[in-house]
Amino acid sequence: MSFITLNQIQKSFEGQTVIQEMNLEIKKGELVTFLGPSGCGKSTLLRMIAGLVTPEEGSILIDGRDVTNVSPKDRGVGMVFQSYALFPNMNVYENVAFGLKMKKMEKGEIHEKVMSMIELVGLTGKEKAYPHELSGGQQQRVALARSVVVEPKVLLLDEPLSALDAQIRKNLQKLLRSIQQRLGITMILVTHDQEEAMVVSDRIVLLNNGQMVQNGHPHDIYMNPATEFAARFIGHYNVLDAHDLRTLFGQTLKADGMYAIRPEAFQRTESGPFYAITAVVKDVAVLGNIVRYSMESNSVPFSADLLQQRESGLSPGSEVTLYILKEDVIPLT
Ligand SMILES: Nc1ncnc2c1ncn2[C@@H]1O[C@H](COP(=O)(O)OP(=O)(O)OP(=O)(O)O)[C@@H](O)[C@H]1O
Repeated sequence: MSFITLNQIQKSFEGQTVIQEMNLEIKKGELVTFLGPSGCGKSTLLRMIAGLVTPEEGSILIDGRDVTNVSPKDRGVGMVFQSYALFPNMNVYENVAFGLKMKKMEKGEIHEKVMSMIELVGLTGKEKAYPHELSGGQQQRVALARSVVVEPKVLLLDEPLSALDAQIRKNLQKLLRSIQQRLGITMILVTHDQEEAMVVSDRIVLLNNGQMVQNGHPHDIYMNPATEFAARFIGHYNVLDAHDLRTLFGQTLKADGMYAIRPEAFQRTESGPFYAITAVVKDVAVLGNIVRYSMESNSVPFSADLLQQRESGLSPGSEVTLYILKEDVIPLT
């Protein structure tokens, strides 16, 4: 059953449509990510669910109640932003306790909840520290604890990790996901980082130009991008037209149109029903255990990811035969 429902939501700013006839259902306990390039409308969509922006058309339901005209504070929704927005004159304990005090909860109960929340975000021992004494990652842990401790029906997170260094971001992605799963909180996360979306989400809603391009499990979207935009945005696909493929494979494909091929779908050994390609290596980029080769075959450029091998024998100028399973050539709509 749907916990959050968006019904034909429409929004424009200064005559420009920013969100177009959006329909979406989110289940209780799901972590859904709004993913898309800058300006695609993901923050606006999130802010409409929070009640900070009013849609011109359509309705929003949370837990069976129409909240379209309900003020933000009465929606039972929590929010975490990119900037930590902690109270600078309160220490960690007081920041986390703030929402519970406002609810007039009994002191002993507040203490228990705050201490266990501080432990959950890994800040035990820092209760008395003030925000300016904490790193960016630690401050965002406090912001997360402060939003989660009041047990919102839904927690909305707008690029909460974007300001942090890569390694700290990865740690906080894991923390966010584990808190969400442990407490069963319904969360919606806005990000423009496809790797982040792949790692944390139950479901990705891919947006472009105010419209939903694709909606599905990260793995399904990755393996079966619906459109050229999805293929390019998720996972560095090669997007090629039927003419390019005829040139690459020396064979005619059934239908015209655009096709997507994952860089890691190329293999150096044959297996199953395959196409063979003879290509020349143009450039080599070592990405870690994977090496991304820029290749060209009869003037058609493409990239192929192969596992790092001690003796691959491949360098710029090398000629190589690659194989690709027929099922890995994905037609796009
Ligand atoms: N209050 C506003 N007034 C006028 N235009 C706005 C307002 N809020 C957003 N917009 C415009 O709406 C479009 C979508 O903005 P939005 O912030 O939702 O995009 P986004 O996908 O979250 O992008 P980003 O990742 O850059 O924040 C943009 O073109 C933006 O300039």
